[in-house]
Order: sequence, then C-alpha cells, then structure tokens
Amino acid sequence: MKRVKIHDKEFELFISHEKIQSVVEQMAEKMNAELVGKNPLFLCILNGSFMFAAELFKRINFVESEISFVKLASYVGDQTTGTVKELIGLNEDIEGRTVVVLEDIVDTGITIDNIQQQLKRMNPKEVLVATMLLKPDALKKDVDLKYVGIEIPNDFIVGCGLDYDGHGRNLIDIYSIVKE
Ligand SMILES: O=P(O)(O)OC[C@H]1O[C@H](OP(=O)(O)OP(=O)(O)O)[C@H](O)[C@@H]1O
Ligand code: HPA
Repeated sequence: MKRVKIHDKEFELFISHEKIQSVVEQMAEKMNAELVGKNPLFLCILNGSFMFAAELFKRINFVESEISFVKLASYVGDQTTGTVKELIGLNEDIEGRTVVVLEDIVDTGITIDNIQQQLKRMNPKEVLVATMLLKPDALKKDVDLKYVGIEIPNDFIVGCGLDYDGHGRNLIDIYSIVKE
C-alpha cells in the first residue's frame, strides 16, 4: 500500500485520483441538469477546496455560471480549534442568486454551518452546498448538504487540497492517517 510521511505522521492511500474524478463527474452531471438557467455563483472555500473546485467547475457545461473564491479557516494541525472566522473575499452581490458553496470536506460541520448562516444573511435565493467528502460520524451540526461526493470514516485525511499542517495538499490521491 502506497504511503507518505508528512511531518510526524504516516498516511496510506485511501481514495484514488480516478475515483475522485468519477465522483466529481457524476456530481457535475447532476448540477448540469439541476442548475442550468439559474446562473449559479459557485463559491470555493479556500484553501482546501481549490482542487475540487477546479475539477468540478471545468465540468459545468453551461456558460451562465460564475465562480468566486472566499476564505474562512478554523483548523490548525489535525484538530478543530473551535474558532470559526468571518467569511472574507466575497465581492459579489448575492441577493436573489443561487449560491453553490464548494467544500473539500464536511467534518464536524461547524465551518459549513457558519458559512451558510453568513451567506443567508445576504438574502440569496438559495444556498446549496456541494462537498467532495463527508464524515457522517463526525458531524456536530445538522447541516443541509445538496451534493455529497464520498462518505468517509472519521479518520484524518490528506491530499486533493486537504493538508496536515500545510503539507499534502498537492497529492492527487487521498491518504488516510495510519493509526499506530
Ligand atoms: O466540518 P469542519 O469540522 O468545520 O471541517 C471542514 C473544514 O476544515 C477544512 O478547512 P480548514 O479550516 O482546515 O482550512 P483550509 O481549507 O485552509 O485547510 C475544510 O476545508 C473545511 O472548510
Ligand atoms: O480530515 C481532515 N484532513 C484535513 N483537513 C481537515 N479539515 C477537516 N477535516 C480534515
């Protein structure tokens, strides 16, 4: 089994790049059918979602769609700090619009819950959440997720945009922590 070491921790191959691509492909097909004509604004939550957003957005097959990049980080190392910050970098007026939030992962759900609350105060028509990965057993919030790629166990992962203390985002596959 392919392994990588990042800082002090070992990770082993968990989800292949091919699998991720096929899941993103299916999600894009659904969006192409459901969001055409709505001029959706895709909102990529930096940093982690940049790879997922790129894979997904290039598969959206209608031109009346936009993408923007915002930031809100709450993690340090491999556990939540519990601190959730303000959403920054949103320059578009989202009033009356369909907003599709793009997340790499919904873990405890605290981040996406906070983002949804902040966005809803700006009077959009609807806020739809698309996440590449979901840890159902880690959820601490009752979140409404419209598009979910892959459900995974409650283990720390890296790759495809996800990091461990800044490293590992560039791995094209997803790796799961090796428990000693
Ligand atoms: O469901 P939660 O437990 O809130 O975790 C999910 C959030 O954690 C990660 O972001 P992070 O805060 O690590 O920032 P990053 O994307 O810059 O790595 C990820 O990109 C999500 O936004
Ligand atoms: O499992 C994870 N890995 C990296 N970043 C994360 N942010 C939330 N959960 C994770």
